[in-house]
Amino acid sequence: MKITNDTLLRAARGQQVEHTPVWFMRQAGRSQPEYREIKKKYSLEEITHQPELCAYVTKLPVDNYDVDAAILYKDIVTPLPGMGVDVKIKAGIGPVISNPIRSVADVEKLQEFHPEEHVPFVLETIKILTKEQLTVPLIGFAGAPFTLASYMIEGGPSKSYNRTKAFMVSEPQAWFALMDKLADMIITDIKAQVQAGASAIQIFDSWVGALNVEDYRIYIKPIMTRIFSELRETGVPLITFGVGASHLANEWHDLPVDVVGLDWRLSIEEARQRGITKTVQGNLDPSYLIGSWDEIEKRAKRIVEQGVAHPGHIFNLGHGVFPEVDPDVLKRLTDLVHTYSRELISQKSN
Ligand SMILES: Cc1c2[nH]c(c1CCC(=O)O)Cc1[nH]c(c(CCC(=O)O)c1C)Cc1[nH]c(c(CCC(=O)O)c1C)Cc1[nH]c(c(C)c1CCC(=O)O)C2
Repeated sequence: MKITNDTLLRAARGQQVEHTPVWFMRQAGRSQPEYREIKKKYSLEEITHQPELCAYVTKLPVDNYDVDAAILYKDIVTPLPGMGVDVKIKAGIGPVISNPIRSVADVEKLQEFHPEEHVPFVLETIKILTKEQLTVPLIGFAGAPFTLASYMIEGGPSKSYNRTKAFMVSEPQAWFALMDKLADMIITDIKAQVQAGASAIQIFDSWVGALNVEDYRIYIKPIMTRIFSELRETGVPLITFGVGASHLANEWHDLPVDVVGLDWRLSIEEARQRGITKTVQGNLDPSYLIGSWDEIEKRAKRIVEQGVAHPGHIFNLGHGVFPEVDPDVLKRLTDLVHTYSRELISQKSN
């Protein structure tokens, strides 16, 4: 279907909009009663393998909250089985990998990823959504090499990333080989998602904030530069994101991306002062969503005000919606951002 609401795409490119576009990370998830019903019967993997059902889950937040974009329901680890990684998503834990990477030989064993062969169900879901159902952009996505490598090396979620960082500095050759293989996968995966119909891309480097700036420049920036440079060819807006990574915001700004994602630790105003001139995405602390509406309203308004002060803001949370959040709050918040930003933008143009 034709995209009739392209505010997200225009905001990503720093163009004029009538209202600040809104979407929420993890909007298609456990805060929704309809989703929880489906989860009683099917796992995340089972949902993603059924394109009609997966499209329904992806579209739910657009129908229920009136957000300005859908994000494909799948996970950052969805492509990994195609590379020979044995991964299962465990409830309440996250991705768990039974054959973690511990050596150069383990990196060499990783297989080449082919989207049409390994994730045809993902491409089919995208086609159903974009050809038949959505009038807002569909955001395709992938995990970034560091964040994926952290699961592949630790064998599961981690708080410290000790093994990952030790491997990175002690086995640089194996590390860079791993980064290259993951980058190949990410680039082919994203190109296939765009070909199928995704019209914006977010690369989740959720855990890269664990690195200092110097290590980021040595071990990560070159591969991120390659990934985004190659993805530039798709012509769709490119968004980067990570948690606790404010110290890397300027490094991200250097990358060939359109949008710099901010969690809640750095305000939009501060980011602008630090020379972030590109579109920013964020950045309400999701914790507030289970607090009082007055505080949510006050803080969301402040973010909208900072966002309209300079062209290019996509409203989002600093990280994902968590299961305890009331869906009515997300609807109310979406309406608030739309209404308040419309008011501020029309005042500005008068
Ligand atoms: C690090 C990461 C993962 N997955 C993802 C990231 C990057 C974003 C971030 O920083 O949170 C990305 C992701 N995972 C999921 C989406 C779907 C789209 C959306 O955002 O609405 C997206 C964009 C579905 C999911 N992925 C997962 C769920 C929850 C489990 C479920 O409903 O079965 C969902 C809806 C599982 C998962 N998968 C992962 C974790 C940490 C978890 C959570 C474990 C838990 O809390 O149960 C890995």
